[in-house]
Amino acid sequence: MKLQSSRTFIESISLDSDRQYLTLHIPMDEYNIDEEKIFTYFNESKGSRYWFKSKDNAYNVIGIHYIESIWRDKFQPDAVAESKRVLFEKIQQEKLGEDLKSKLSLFGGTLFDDKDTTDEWNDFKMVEFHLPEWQFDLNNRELFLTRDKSELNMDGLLDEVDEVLTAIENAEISEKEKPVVKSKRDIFPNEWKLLVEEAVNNLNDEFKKVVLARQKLITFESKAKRLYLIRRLKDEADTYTIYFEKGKSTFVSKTPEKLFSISGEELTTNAIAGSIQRVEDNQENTVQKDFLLNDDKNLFEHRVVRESIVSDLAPFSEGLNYKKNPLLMENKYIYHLFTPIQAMLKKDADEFKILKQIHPTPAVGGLPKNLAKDYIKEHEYGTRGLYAAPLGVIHEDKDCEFAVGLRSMLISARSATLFAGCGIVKGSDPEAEFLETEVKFTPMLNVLEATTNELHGSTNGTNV
Ligand SMILES: C=C(O[C@@H]1C=C(C(=O)O)C=C[C@H]1O)C(=O)O
Repeated sequence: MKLQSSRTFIESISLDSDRQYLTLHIPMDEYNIDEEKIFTYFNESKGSRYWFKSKDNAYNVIGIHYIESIWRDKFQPDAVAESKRVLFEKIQQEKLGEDLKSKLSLFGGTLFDDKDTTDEWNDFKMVEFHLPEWQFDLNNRELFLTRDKSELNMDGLLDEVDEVLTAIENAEISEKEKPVVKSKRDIFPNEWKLLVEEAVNNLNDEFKKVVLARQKLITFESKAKRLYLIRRLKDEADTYTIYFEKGKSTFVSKTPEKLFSISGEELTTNAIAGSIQRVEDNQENTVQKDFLLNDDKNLFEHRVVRESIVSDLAPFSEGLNYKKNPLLMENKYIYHLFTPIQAMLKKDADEFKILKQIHPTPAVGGLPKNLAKDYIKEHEYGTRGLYAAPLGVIHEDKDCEFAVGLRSMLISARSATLFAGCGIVKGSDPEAEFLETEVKFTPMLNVLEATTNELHGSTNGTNV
């Protein structure tokens, strides 16, 4: 019988009648489980599961079955902070082990903006954070199990946990079929280029930058298998993995971009802007990198992003730390200019106020921020929803980590909508920007193994 050491801890728990939930924090290093096995076992909980893996591996968390959620149609930081406080007040947390490292998390975020959502994004709210029944922390090999006390059977609880963990361990990973792509097409490609041209003409000394995104629609012959996606997302590439199921929709992102994280009183973020394609050839890549690090347009784009983040953080900070010259971020398909930024937070700064202030950074919105946001809302085709939106995990204190939902797609039964954008400044060339967005589609096309132009079955629209 496993979980022996946890059994002595559980005996000493007395239930606190003021709290609705009991959360057991359990070491699970005796079980050999991974992402695919967890998702295989909890197949029935489809529509109520997430996976969040951070870029530096600080987090690798899976949540199953949203037992309680905070959600709002408007993002008011104080109201969300209050809902979070109330939710954590309802939970009695008990550790069934020593030296446990993970923290109970809520996973979620906000939509990019409050543009009227099309049907496409109906499953998601303006703001939502979820407390799962099962939270697996795969880095520390720990589990949080949350149960409503009205449905609790303390006697059999650890046996049930053992049974579930053993069943996960033994879950048979079936061969996952690749989704057969029926059609693949750009949404309004020529109109998008005209939009870029128009934006370039509208930019001036005041309106300096706007990020314009476009979409690619992929349809499948049959339903896209979620387990296939989990396997494809499991590569070790240096990015976040965000996998968010809600109702009939799944949002997936392999973003390289952190919005910010807070640990204690220290906030860490980075400015990312300025991009160039990474190619196969090493010598050519040296030229690409050298160009990016010295190109005035990219350096300008980068500087305005950094300055804006720094000024957004100033009111919350006692001190800010960053270097003058950007560094090079090397992703699988693309290089970016980036500047790490650290801030020591004031005591009263909270994660939601900071989130509201900092999002959208000019890396995904533009500058000035409000002008750019309005421009995007009015001119861009479609709704961004969770594309370029903040998603991440929060805890009872203000520790948190948010990423920006780039290199992403929204999957519904038989189709996937992919999103990619780029910063438009004075002098931007629509064709070059079109190609840059094409590069930014690659991570999701690669997840779907749809990078080639081979299609099966009938097609419709302008296929690419
Ligand atoms: C908007 C996107 O990427 C952003 C825009 C960048 C740019 O314009 O150089 C670089 C990185 C991201 O901050 C996207 O991937 O869709």
